Amino acid sequence: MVADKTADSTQENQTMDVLSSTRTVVRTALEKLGYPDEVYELLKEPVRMMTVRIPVRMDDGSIKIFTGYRAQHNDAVGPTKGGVRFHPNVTETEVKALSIWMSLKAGIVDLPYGGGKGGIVCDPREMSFRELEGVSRGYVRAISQIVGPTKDIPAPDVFTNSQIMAWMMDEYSRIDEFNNPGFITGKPIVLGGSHGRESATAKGVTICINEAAKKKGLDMKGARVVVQGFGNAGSFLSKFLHDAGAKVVGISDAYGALHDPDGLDIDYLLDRRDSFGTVTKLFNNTISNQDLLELDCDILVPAAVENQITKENADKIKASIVVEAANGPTTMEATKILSDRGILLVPDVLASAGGVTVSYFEWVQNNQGYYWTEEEISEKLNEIMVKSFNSIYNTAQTRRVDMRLAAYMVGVRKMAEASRFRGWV
Ligand SMILES: NC(=O)C1=CN([C@@H]2O[C@H](COP(=O)(O)OP(=O)(O)OC[C@H]3O[C@@H](n4cnc5c(N)ncnc54)[C@H](O)[C@@H]3O)[C@@H](O)[C@H]2O)C=CC1
Ligand SMILES: O=C(O)CCC(=O)C(=O)O
Repeated sequence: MVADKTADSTQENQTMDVLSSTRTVVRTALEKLGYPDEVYELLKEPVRMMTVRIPVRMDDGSIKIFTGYRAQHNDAVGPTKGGVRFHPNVTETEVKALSIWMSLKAGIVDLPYGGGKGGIVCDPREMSFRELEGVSRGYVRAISQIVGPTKDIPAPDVFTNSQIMAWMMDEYSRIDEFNNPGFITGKPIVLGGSHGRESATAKGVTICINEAAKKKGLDMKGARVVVQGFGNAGSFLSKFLHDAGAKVVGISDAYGALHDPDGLDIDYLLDRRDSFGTVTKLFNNTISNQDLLELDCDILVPAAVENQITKENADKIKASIVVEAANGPTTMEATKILSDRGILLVPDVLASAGGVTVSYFEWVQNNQGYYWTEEEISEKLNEIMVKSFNSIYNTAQTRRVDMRLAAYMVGVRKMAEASRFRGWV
């Protein structure tokens, strides 16, 4: 019991750190852009935060009450948008920080959205299909008043997928008495999903890696890459890089990591991974996630959870390029250490923005009722990501700031301007 409480408070402290360091960078970005204090006062918190209790009848006949959150950071630009995470460690503070990052992503890739994010405290790895459906539908019933295609549009995130989006869309359509595919993105293609959404986050990360490699003069053929996390983001990314001739020398999941300096057999690992991105349990010769991060490599991609690169291990990172596919994997102190060491850090709000970009394409297609091919999606995504990368890289160079601060400066401007024009600040 005591051990659980300690773990809970460590988790809460870490997520509090994530929120307070996000606020610090937002404040610095606004100061550098010359905005007055009240803009920061508005943007340091979501404009709306809902906590819900979701009763679900479990397979053993008992009723379990789950806690869920939905944060809407800023809706000056347009409806809020962002994923829903199912994870035992979800906290209110984490969801708030994630919603701020969504606003910044939307600003960076110039989408007509503000940021939102949701989470449910649960462990889908230990729930049946029927129980998961109950939680998904219950969550939508609980938040239905504040979400919708012109209010706030959910999407997948950690441990949620297209099946969960389908149940949520169906529940919302029943409440609304209207078939409403634009309520949510990341749906199966047959329900109005977009080609390319499933692999979009990884594709966006791949584009950023290629751009970063050009800046560093690194040839991607034979480049040694380590990827933490083998779920939606990490597994597609490993496949793209492997197929492009890079050598993926390390991957991991929540239970451990695999390392082979000659390159892992990515196709075999993809074939053996389960739907939660777990594969290392099949092997005996695993290493820890912490050891994985410190492996000798050219490019390191954290693609799992927050707070992985910290002041404790930032000095030991060997990669010359770190690209954050995950949200919040590097702490503020570690960002400084990596930048001071000359490591090119491509921050989460830029690197992982491919997912929300193709989600936007999905929403546009749902609204217009006309659907694009995978090639059209890929071309549009490529153009946006290359432009966004270079705009942030150039801001970092000309303003002499690190890539994270540059990304916040680019990302915060649109919502600050929209809030000002609306007369809010
Ligand atoms: N799915 C998407 O479209 C987007 C995802 N992201 C971010 O990418 C990251 C990964 O998300 P997904 O791939 O969608 O999730 P996922 O649920 O598909 O996969 C998560 C992976 O991380 C591993 N993992 C979980 N806890 C871990 C831990 N403590 N240490 C090491 N590995 C752990 C899991 O075993 C799994 O391999 C998250 O930070 C998410 O917010 C960002 C933008 C969009
Ligand atoms: O696809 C979306 O709308 C949101 C994706 C997301 O949650 C994220 O970028 O963290």
